Amino acid sequence: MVLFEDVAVRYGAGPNILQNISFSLAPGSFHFLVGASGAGKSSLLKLMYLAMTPASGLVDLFGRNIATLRRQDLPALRRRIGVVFQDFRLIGHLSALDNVALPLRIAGLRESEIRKHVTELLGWVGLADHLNDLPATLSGGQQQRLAIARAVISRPSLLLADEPTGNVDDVIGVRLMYLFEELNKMGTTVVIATHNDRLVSRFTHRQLRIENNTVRAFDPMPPNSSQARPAIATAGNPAND
Ligand SMILES: Nc1ncnc2c1ncn2[C@@H]1O[C@H](COP(=O)(O)OP(=O)(O)OP(=O)(O)O)[C@@H](O)[C@H]1O
Repeated sequence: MVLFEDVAVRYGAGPNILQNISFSLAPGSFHFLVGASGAGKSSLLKLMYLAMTPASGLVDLFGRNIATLRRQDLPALRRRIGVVFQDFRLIGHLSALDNVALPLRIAGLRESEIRKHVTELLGWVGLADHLNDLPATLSGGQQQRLAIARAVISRPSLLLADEPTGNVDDVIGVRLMYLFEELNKMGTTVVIATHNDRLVSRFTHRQLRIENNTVRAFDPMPPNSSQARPAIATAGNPAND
């Protein structure tokens, strides 16, 4: 599903912000991406949602080397990836319902089906009373939940979320995690970038940790231990999707 081999990342002519990155994410896996502020979590996600190419090394998504993709291949690949951006990127002139409906409209679903799915999901994330509201009239936490609903509505193969619980309290944070887990049970590969150690420690998902400008995969913290165990070899089996 996702394969990194000896990848380095930099912006323009600057130094490498990440290097020697090798890991793979098996289809259907669930990982937290953790690391200090500025460590490179958002940058790593950018490679996975095709907003950046590596300075060197191989990034392979769904069996395709992202450095050699043709422009016309991008839309189809991007449709398989749901992204929750740190700054939400909601469409300001569309209502909550229309923001979430957009991916389904692009996919050509019937309007009655779209309404049913979108209304149900917005109810689930606690926005049932805000279907017709514009994003600017919603609180930060409500906008975040709207961004999550938009990212998951079309059941992407790969869901990438950048600090998706950054603007909500712990109760809603855990509820959103359950939503990601439900999606994961239906087959979506999930990567959640977060600073929230409390949230991470409540779940037993594997971790990709950014430290010293590189990424290592760890198994979840075992009970009765203060240290997570390094994973053996990689973060999953090599991509077969
Ligand atoms: N567009 C850019 N141009 C130049 N440098 C950048 C750019 N975006 C990020 N960086 C640099 O890359 C490094 C990693 O940034 P990144 O946003 O990926 O970290 P992060 O772990 O997601 O941080 P945070 O948790 O604070 O969001 C930082 O040193 C940052 O200054």
